[in-house]
Amino acid sequence: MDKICILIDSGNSRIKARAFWLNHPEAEKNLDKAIINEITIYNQEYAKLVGFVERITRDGNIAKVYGVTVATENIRTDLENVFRSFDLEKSKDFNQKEPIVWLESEEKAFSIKNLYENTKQLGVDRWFGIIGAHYHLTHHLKVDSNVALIHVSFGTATTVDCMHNEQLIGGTILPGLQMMFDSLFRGTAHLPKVAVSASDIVNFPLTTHAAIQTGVVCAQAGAVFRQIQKLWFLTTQVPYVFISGGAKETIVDEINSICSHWSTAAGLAQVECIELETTVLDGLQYYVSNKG
Ligand SMILES: Nc1ncnc2c1ncn2[C@@H]1O[C@H](COP(=O)(O)OP(=O)(O)OP(=O)(O)O)[C@@H](O)[C@H]1O
Ligand SMILES: CC(C)(CO)[C@@H](O)C(=O)NCCC(=O)O
Repeated sequence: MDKICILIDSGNSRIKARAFWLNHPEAEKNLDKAIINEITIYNQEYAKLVGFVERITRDGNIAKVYGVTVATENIRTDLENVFRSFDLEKSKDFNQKEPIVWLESEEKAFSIKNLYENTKQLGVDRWFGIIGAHYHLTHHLKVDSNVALIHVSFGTATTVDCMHNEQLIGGTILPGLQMMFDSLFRGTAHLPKVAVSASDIVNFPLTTHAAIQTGVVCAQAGAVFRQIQKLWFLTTQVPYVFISGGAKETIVDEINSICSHWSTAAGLAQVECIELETTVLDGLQYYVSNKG
């Protein structure tokens, strides 16, 4: 039976899992071709993960389970228990001692270097996110691997990570979209609780709802634009911008709008913003497929 690898990306709000064929002939270069299935669940929806793994075991034998987590120790243990319940170690194909091999940020993966002062302090989702974005740059866009790129994740927190010459040169962390809305509601007497609504994003807001929606979206987009500008000043290249995370839909238009105003005013090439669904899983799959 063919061998399967399961990948886990455990974030602060959600868990994403993917199964792929380990020995697919094109597994190293074209990740999509080897993917069997994937699932996104909220933390604690473990029954759905159990169902996903059960369905996968009908297709082949699970040989590896790799994961990254930035969530709590409890969630990490719960996830390990989910995989322990399948008795995977009884199969001769399963060649790891732990139910999940948790990966960490490293100083180097392939030709990509991590310049964070303390390597392991860099969120492991950010590390595999940048590896995933670099995979898309070189394998899908087929662009020179040294060009400037940014990976943005609009998750529970927002992160904006910059890369040049295959080096992760640094990045920023800010509260995510929902966290910004929640903090305004919690920290003031008169501001309402708002839910995301794209139609409230206008140039000059004249209602409280629109003022909050627009303010928060501009803060998110502005944080991304500032890193685009800085990377351009450093490298004189207009960077490729890869955007992922649950809140991206709401913010991407504002980023495109700022970038287009800037490119036109400064006479620069347009910034290319590329939306990706599961950059961390892509980075993980590329890593596992190519590192063996
Ligand atoms: N359909 C949606 N429309 C708008 N915003 C959304 C949507 N779904 C999720 N979000 C927002 O996306 C953010 C969470 O994104 P996501 O679910 O990708 O988080 P996560 O992957 O668990 O994050 P992290 O990896 O940072 O822990 C929150 O701000 C949430 O409000
Ligand atoms: C910033 C988050 C929360 C984004 O998911 C995560 O990557 C994390 O917990 N990072 C650790 C701190 C750091 O990356 O410097």
